[in-house]
Amino acid sequence: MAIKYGRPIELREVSRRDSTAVPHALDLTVRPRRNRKAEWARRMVRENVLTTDDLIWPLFLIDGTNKREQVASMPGVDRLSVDEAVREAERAMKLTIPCIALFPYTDPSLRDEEGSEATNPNNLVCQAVRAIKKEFPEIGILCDVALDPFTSHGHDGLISDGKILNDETVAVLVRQALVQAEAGCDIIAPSDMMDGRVAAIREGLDRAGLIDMQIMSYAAKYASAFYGPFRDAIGSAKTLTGDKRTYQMDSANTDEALREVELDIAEGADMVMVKPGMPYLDVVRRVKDTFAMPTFAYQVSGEYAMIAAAANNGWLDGERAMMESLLAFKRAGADGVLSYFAPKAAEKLRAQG
Ligand SMILES: NCC(=O)CCC(=O)O
Ligand SMILES: [Mg+2]
Repeated sequence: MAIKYGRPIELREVSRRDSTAVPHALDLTVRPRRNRKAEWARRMVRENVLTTDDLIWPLFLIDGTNKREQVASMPGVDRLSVDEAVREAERAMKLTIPCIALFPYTDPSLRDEEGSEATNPNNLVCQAVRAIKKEFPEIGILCDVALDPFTSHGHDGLISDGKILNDETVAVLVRQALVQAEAGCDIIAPSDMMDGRVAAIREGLDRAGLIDMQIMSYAAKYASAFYGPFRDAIGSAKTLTGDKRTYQMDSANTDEALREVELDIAEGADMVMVKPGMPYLDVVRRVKDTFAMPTFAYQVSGEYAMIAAAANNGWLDGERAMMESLLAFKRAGADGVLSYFAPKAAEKLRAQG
């Protein structure tokens, strides 16, 4: 065969009807454009679809009541007081978004070197989980496990002599996961990239009798410039010292992503994640093809900001770019996407029927 996909080139040799009826007509047997000639035809051959079931909506929390505060670098995204987060959870439910994710802006006065607020059973995240579950028990809630929203230095772990301590950090992460699980969240999502944390958290949950708690591990999380606006949203942008390259992955690597994912699955992860999203679609595809696990991608704050900013400048059709970017994750093999576009995309999907 001369070509791998489609009709073999040899078929060109079969006798063709006289095409002189149309001046300048090419002698083509195969015309891929036929399948694109109308919307109904395109729908018929469409290989991937995005639905509201594919969306996880990350929300930012802030102390107070009746409060919404714009995140400057993420147009259209607000930090929400707990009561406002409950309203948004209701909105998510009405939009049939299956799951929300919660991230706190921690007041600087509550941040310390050890990130101790992370293990406070009454911290902002735990308060929000309880309030949302009380009113809407049927929506899924994912809680991130990492210390960066709580540490004065903005790192995901404990530091000694400028080094991020792995095993000591894992012990704290287990306690953080437990307070969140006990508050009533459904999915624990370790995003810290410490080695061995999934096994330790799984063991901690099992010991506490929380055997049904799902773990979605940020298994392949890269040290990325695209997290900038998120750090602004949770208030760690100004305080972060140095970078996270001793624990988050080098963006040059993909084999390493497979090794990370394999470990997390062996340690008890139910679902795995690749992060960021769009610049790492090749990794999503490799992970899905290799492990056939529920695989998620995080379309991170910088990806959101790029599209939102270009749209606000009139440089892009924002809605089309949003939908195209989300569909790309499905095409790459993702089972779902964490995206700040989730409510907007869900509204559009529901309007389309
Ligand atoms: N652990 C969650 C994140 O780091 C989110 C990053 C982003 O949205 O940029
Ligand atoms: Mg790992």
